[in-house]
Amino acid sequence: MTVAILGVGVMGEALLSGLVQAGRQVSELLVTDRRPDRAAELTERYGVEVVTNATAVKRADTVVLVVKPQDMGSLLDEVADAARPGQLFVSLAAGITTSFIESRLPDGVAVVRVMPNTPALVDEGMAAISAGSHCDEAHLREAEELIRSTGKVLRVPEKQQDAVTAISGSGPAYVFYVVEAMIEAGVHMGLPRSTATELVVQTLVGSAKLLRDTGEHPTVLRERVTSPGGTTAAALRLLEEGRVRADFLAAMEAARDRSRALSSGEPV
Ligand SMILES: NC(=O)C1=CN([C@@H]2O[C@H](COP(=O)(O)OP(=O)(O)OC[C@H]3O[C@@H](n4cnc5c(N)ncnc54)[C@H](OP(=O)(O)O)[C@@H]3O)[C@@H](O)[C@H]2O)C=CC1
Ligand SMILES: O=C(O)[C@@H]1CCC=N1
Repeated sequence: MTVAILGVGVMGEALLSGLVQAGRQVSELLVTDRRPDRAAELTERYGVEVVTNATAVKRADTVVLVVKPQDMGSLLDEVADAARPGQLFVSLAAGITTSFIESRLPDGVAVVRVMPNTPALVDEGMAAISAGSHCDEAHLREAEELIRSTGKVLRVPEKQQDAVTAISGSGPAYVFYVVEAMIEAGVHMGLPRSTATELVVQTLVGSAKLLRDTGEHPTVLRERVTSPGGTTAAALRLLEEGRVRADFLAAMEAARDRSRALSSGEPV
């Protein structure tokens, strides 16, 4: 069972490293990238064979597309002649629909759409997958198994993928943004940057574990931190006055709308 990864940037490498760590034979993996220096780096790091896009599609049972949404049309045009019915194509691109991919490939090629995220790099990814129209249970299981090597996988109807992209696809960036702001606040209050960073990062990891391990509602966990008339209440009051919650809603709606626009090929 040969898997080809087309486009090995940030997400493609997260998948490649997850597959290698999960015990996939490197001899059953192929990768492509358009920069020769990047290709050489991947061979050196993983011992994986780098080939052209057309060769990868000819030789693979499963083809994983991990180029930017804007590069997807030209990549599909380049490989369409090499694709054959019965093959599975898995796309990790934001906004690109299964019907867009199906329309550019021969009839009978199965397509699965995935929205992963970068914690996949440390095997803590969250991905949602959706079936295209020529896809059966075996194809979905195959895609799930691939992606599970980088973390959790959930099945969702394709119409939910733009919202998923706004939440878990882009989500790590919102978290890092809050982390940056908290570290800066610590520095403003006179803490050494290294101290502020350690405090914030461990607070984040601990809070995430508390959420996941207890399964308690975030409101309950927040209330447990908020002593009447105390420090947390003072901070949360300011966040409410600043309409931070409403801003989060508007921001994620903007991300969802951008995902929808990418599907219609709207330029940057
Ligand atoms: N980064 C993220 O957090 C997430 C990304 N995604 C999706 O993953 C996809 C990839 O994103 P990301 O990894 O961040 O992007 P990158 O730019 O890091 O990776 C894309 C890679 O594909 C290469 N490439 C482009 N065109 C071709 C081609 N025709 N043939 C072979 N290789 C090609 C690029 O080369 P070059 O460097 O020369 O351009 C680059 O190395 C996107 O569609 C994105 O929507 C999904 C969820 C999260
Ligand atoms: O910003 C983006 O378009 C990609 C998709 C989700 C996360 N990064």
